[in-house]
Amino acid sequence: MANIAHQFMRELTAPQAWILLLLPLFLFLVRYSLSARRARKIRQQQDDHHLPPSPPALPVLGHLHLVGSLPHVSLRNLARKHGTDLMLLRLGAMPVLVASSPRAAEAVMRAHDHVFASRPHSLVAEVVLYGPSDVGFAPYGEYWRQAKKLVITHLLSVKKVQSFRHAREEEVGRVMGEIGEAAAAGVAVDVGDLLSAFTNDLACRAVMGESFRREGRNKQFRELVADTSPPLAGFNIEEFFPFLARFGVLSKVVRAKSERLRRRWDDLLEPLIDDHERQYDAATATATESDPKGFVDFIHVLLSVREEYGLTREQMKALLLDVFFAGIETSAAVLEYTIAELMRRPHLMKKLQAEVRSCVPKGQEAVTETDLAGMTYLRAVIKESLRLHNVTPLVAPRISMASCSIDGYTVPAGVRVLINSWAIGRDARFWEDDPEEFVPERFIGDGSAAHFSFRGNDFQFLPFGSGRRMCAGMNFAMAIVELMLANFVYCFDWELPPGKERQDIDMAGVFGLVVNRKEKLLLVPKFRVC
Ligand code: HEM
Repeated sequence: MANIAHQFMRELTAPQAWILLLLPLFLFLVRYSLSARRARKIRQQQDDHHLPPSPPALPVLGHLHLVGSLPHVSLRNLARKHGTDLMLLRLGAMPVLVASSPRAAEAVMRAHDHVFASRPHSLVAEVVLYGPSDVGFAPYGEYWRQAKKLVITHLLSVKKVQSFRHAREEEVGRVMGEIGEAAAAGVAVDVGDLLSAFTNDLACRAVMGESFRREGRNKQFRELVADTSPPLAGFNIEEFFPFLARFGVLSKVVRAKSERLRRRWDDLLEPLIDDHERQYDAATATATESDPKGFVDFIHVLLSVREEYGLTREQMKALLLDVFFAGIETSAAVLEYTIAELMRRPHLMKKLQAEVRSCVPKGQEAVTETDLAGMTYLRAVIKESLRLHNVTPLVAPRISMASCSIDGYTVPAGVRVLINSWAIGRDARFWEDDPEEFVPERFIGDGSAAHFSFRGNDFQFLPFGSGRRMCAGMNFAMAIVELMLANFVYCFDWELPPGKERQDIDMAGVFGLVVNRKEKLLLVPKFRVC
């Protein structure tokens, strides 16, 4: 490569070589002067239109250098430093509004929900999610409205989630069996791995009726989710500098990488849809009024409503992908954070075990969904975990579709909006009793947050977002998390591996579509003494 460059340079005349060497500098200066002009324009607009406050920025980069590897943490620190709950930043060329208080969140997600109900464009989502034609990334409009209605009605409503009870209990039972083998052998289990395999198997069962564990297909799904999530999470260079993407090279690289991912998804999904289509056609040919051949998995459901909703094959695939991206890592990460907190605080683990074990009839091997009804402390533990370790800390980005006014400031159209719900959940102005501590008691009895729900009406507590774009899978997720946590603490007692102390458990996370714990959680299961 170096030789080719050398030869190429030798073949140029001296002035040509100079022009070539100076070209990047020239492009940079042009870009710099345009950015400086834009920065002056923003300052001017700030004076004229009373834009939200903005900390000092660098040329070209704007505030990009202030965003670290954990954006929710750096944005919280920045808001604190400048004493403002509504900040207008410039990340490269992209204007970003950051809301860091319940009041600002309410303005975005309730008062002006209609203005902020769309998602910003992402090249990766455009390619991987066919348009995007899923629910999570689709721009606001009729397609999104119909797609969300379809997904909720046929997969995620309370009734549908209840009908999935048998699969949940069966999969939890299988995981307990696996843990039992480790307990018998006296070895540690990798809790994160176990949980993400479990939520992945459930997603596979919901989507295609089987986990395909034996064929190893569930592993392929997990690997593919793990490879696709980071680029889908945003904070990518082409989003900050759209002019670089327009020059071609960067956009080609991102597009090519995304197309490779989409092809891998196609290879997995296409044969599954084909199989289902064959079964569906055969079954509908023999269906009668008394035996309508009700189908239970999501691919069958999509096949049965494709004409009613006018769905293309690509749109069907995009809707299936939502279950994988939204449903696997989120619930597994919530469970892992919760278990890690309980291991750090043995008195809370004991209190939870006492509740769960007292609610299950004597001699019963596992917790069923019927037993969950009386477990108020279990629900408080999960809520506290969702507050302190919000696994979607910046909710999911929105974009302003028109100009509007918040708290007397003008928010122009086309501004990306981040709600720092992680920061809000840890802010001492809105939470009593040491908000950095894990205290489930705040959510029960006469605790300060006893009346808070996560259904999007309490803007201090937004683990599932709020408003029109609120999470569609909340019921699905909570059913999984509650049943798994209850069984985890019911069936076994847990110890740390030799040499590990509870104060050594590191709660640090890695940012992505979902924030996951960085450190592996290895725990040794012990059969409980009745
Ligand atoms: C504990 C687990 C989960 C958490 C913490 C969570 C959190 C979130 C959050 C914060 C949003 C963005 C909401 C907003 O913009 O206001 C969201 C959107 C969404 N979630 Fe979840 N989620 C979870 C599980 C699930 C599951 C299991 C599914 C489906 C199987 C799901 C499906 C969706 C969909 C489709 C959207 C997009 C909604 C839209 O844009 O209209 N989620 N979720």
